[in-house]
Parts: sequence; C-alpha cells; structure tokens
Amino acid sequence: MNIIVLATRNKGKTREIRELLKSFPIEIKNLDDFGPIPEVEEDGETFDDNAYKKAAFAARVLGYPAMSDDSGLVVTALGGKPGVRSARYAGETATDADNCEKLLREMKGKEDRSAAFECVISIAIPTGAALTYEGRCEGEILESPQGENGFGYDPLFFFPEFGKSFAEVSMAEKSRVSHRGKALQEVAQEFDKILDWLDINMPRMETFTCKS
Ligand SMILES: O=c1nc[nH]c2c1ncn2[C@H]1C[C@H](O)[C@@H](COP(=O)(O)OP(=O)(O)OP(=O)(O)O)O1
Ligand SMILES: [Mg+2]
Repeated sequence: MNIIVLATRNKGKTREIRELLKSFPIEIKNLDDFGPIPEVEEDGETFDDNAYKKAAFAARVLGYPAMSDDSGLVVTALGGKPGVRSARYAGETATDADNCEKLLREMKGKEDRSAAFECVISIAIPTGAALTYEGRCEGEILESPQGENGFGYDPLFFFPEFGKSFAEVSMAEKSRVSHRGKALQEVAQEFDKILDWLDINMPRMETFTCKS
C-alpha cells in the first residue's frame, strides 16, 4: 500500500485530513511516526510557498511522499492579515487562544468583518516534484468566541450559510464547506491520478546485478 506522510504537527488539521482521506488505499503516517526531524522555517510569502516547503522537506528527509497543508485567515479590514502568519500572529510561541485574543483586539470597532480561510495542500516526493490543491471559504469575524469544536480561529469564524461559527458545527459539516475541505475534495476527486503520478515519479531503490 502507498504510504503518505502528513507533514504537519497540527492535531486539528490532522484529524480533518485523515477523516476526509479515510476511504482511500493509502497508509497515512505522521511526523511523530519518525522520531525527531528538524523544523522547517515557514518563511514563505504565500500559502503556496510554505505548503511546498513543508511537503518537499518532509519527503526529502523521510524518503516517502508527503502531504502538507498551509492555511490561514485573511481578514479584509486588516489588509489580509494574519494571512501566512496566522499561526504566529501573537508571537512565535502563540497558542490558538493568544491568536484569537489578538484578532479580537485588532478587530475592535472595525465595521467590515469579512474574512476568508485559505488552504494550500501540497503533495511532494523526494525529488522535489509536487502537486498543489487549493481551497477558500468566506465568512465573518465574530465580536466574541462562539463554540467549542474545531481549532485555531474556528470560534471567531462565522459562516453565514450555517448561521453559526465553525466551532459550533461538527467536523463533517465544517469539512463540507471549509477551505481545507474544498482542497481535499479536489484531492479525493483526483486520487487515482495522484496514485499513478506517485507510481511513475517516486524514485525507486532498485538493486541491479552486474554481469561481467
Ligand atoms: O480550519 C481552520 N480553522 C481554524 N483555524 C485555522 C484553520 N485552518 C488554519 N487555521 C489557522 C490555525 C493556524 O493559526 C494557522 C495555520 O498555520 P499553519 O502554519 O498552516 O499550521 P500550523 O503551524 O498550525 O501546523 P503545520 O505548519 O505544522 O501544518 O491558521
Ligand atoms: Mg505552521
């Protein structure tokens, strides 16, 4: 069976990705299955850059195909912030709660509450070749947190079609419409092609017998 390594340490993402890919004939490992590996610096200017960096690095270091997710919240009234810096919005060691608090502070008194979650999924192999999938979903930033489910900025992200925040719905409901859900729905649709691509492009360790 094909092995794919999920190149993330985020438990919320991992749960959502595993659930959406559970019916496919792949074994999904994660970084913890391999012991300590160096951290990648997420210093790209776009979700795309960072997603590629994380997937290509894991593939190269571990020798398996790797799938990464780089995602974040893009807020209109903040000129697109926190964007690619969503995970470190309130500082390098910020927790989800710290980031949500900072977002509420920055959004105080702002009339335009529109925002979008964006996600780029990269699937890379040790040679550096990669496939990319994207998803986006639009909503509004609440004035105070609502709900206990999900992770990250979910309690502050109001999704108009639900009339609820992402933290007030189930993982399945969120994934139907979310940025990550949409990117992974595309992955799912193309899964046969992705497996063929891996089959053709993954470098092989072969042994040859030299006859003289
Ligand atoms: O569905 C979501 N619901 C709520 N918040 C979300 C979501 N999707 C991304 N986010 C936030 C969390 C984090 O603040 C940032 C992702 O940052 P990002 O660098 O991609 O992930 P991370 O550092 O947590 O894990 P890793 O890089 O190991 O995959 O955007
Ligand atoms: Mg990160």
